[in-house]
Amino acid sequence: MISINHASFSYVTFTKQSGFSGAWHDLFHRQKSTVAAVRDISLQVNRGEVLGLLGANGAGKTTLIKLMTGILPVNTGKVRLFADQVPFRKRPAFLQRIGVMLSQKSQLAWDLPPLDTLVLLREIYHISHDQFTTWLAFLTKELAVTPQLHVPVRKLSLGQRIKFELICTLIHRPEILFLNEPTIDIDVSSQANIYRFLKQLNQDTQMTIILTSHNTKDIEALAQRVAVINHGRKIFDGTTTGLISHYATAPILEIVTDGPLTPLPAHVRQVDPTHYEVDATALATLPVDPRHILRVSRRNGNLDAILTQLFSEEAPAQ
Ligand SMILES: Nc1ncnc2c1ncn2[C@@H]1O[C@H](COP(=O)(O)OP(=O)(O)OP(=O)(O)O)[C@@H](O)[C@H]1O
Repeated sequence: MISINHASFSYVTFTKQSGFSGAWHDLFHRQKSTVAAVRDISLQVNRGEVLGLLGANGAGKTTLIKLMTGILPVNTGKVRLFADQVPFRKRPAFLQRIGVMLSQKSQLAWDLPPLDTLVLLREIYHISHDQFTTWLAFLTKELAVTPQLHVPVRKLSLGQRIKFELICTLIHRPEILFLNEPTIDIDVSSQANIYRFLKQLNQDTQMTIILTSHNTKDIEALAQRVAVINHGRKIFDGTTTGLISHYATAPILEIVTDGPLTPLPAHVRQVDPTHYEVDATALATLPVDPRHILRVSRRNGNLDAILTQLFSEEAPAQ
């Protein structure tokens, strides 16, 4: 369904200096900088898969989605959808088969009710009246926003707006759905509603879903597979449980002491002056007088802890 082979993309930007003299200087000496946002990524996604893209801010997730949806062209490598379609050519038949929801972009007209935008989309995608009415009734019912169809967008809550953005993205029944941070800033019950709905949709229609989120709970709830992107590179591709077992070596012991440990023993991480962490397997070799230990508790390495560790690694040279 999606085939990415050694794709790379860099943004080229020119710095702008302030003031008239800066603008004059820029006319003759523009400073160019290059950001390698996606570096040599290969990824294959099959029909009906739900893939979560995980990565810190600026890791390259949105850029990767833009390459897959044809918003940006690759610099090198290949991206193909539906066997042979080149996204950047943006053929109408290709656009009809994908749905894209980017958190920063809105399809809804601010002063009009969502229904007006949806009717416009019905015309753009050549959807029959009957199909449109039945599908829209289903979507609004499932996402609990039927009463808001006729309310101007500016009067809707953020959660209701996001649900209508999702409906706009789904109105033409795409085969692949791309969602960039779909539940950012919305309350937990609306998040749960959206993820329950997406899971059901994936099961009923075999719709392929690619989503990014910083909320690992959402990814764990919805995605069978995760790809972790770090500084533009794919560093993991597999199941969430696989990710945990791949990186988590042992449970972590949290130790609270009655004073600072000096010198800091090897393998021990200091959280604050009296709070330390150590891998459970290293406990036997811990050179700490037990009389100074006030409390020991154990926690399993979880996805958030693993990702925090992975994302703190240094960026490679450009
Ligand atoms: N239009 C642009 N011009 C120049 N650089 C850009 C542009 N868009 C993104 N970048 C840079 O490319 C890199 C990857 O950005 P991208 O938006 O793909 O990351 P992301 O993983 O989606 O981050 P976030 O989770 O914050 O949305 C970052 O270093 C970012 O600063």
